[in-house]
Amino acid sequence: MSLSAEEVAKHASKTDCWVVVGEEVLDVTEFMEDHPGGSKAIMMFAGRDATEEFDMLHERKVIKKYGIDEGTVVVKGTFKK
Ligand code: HEM
Repeated sequence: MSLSAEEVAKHASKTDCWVVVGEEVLDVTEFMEDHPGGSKAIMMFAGRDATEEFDMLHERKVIKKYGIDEGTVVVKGTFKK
């Protein structure tokens, strides 16, 4: 599914949190408490495109390894720029 910035912005709370990294819209609600950088770092980008900041701090492959494979990060769709 293709998701707009407007749709992503509706998910900006601790109990319903989506972020954009690259082409993907990610539901990180469950992951937040496991995040090594803390939940606050993620909440600053809740409902927004976090790509630039994400890429300064991580390799993209951590999303699969620590999130998707653990079932705590869920890909919701593709970001419509
Ligand atoms: C989308 C899923 C995410 C995953 C799976 C993830 C994973 C990780 C991991 C594994 C680390 C430890 C450092 C490393 O191994 O690279 C980390 C640190 C960190 N992450 Fe994330 N992260 C995610 C999203 C985000 C977002 C959206 C932000 C906000 C820009 C963020 C900000 C940070 C910060 C500030 C640190 C701490 C860096 C440090 O203290 O050196 N992360 N994250």
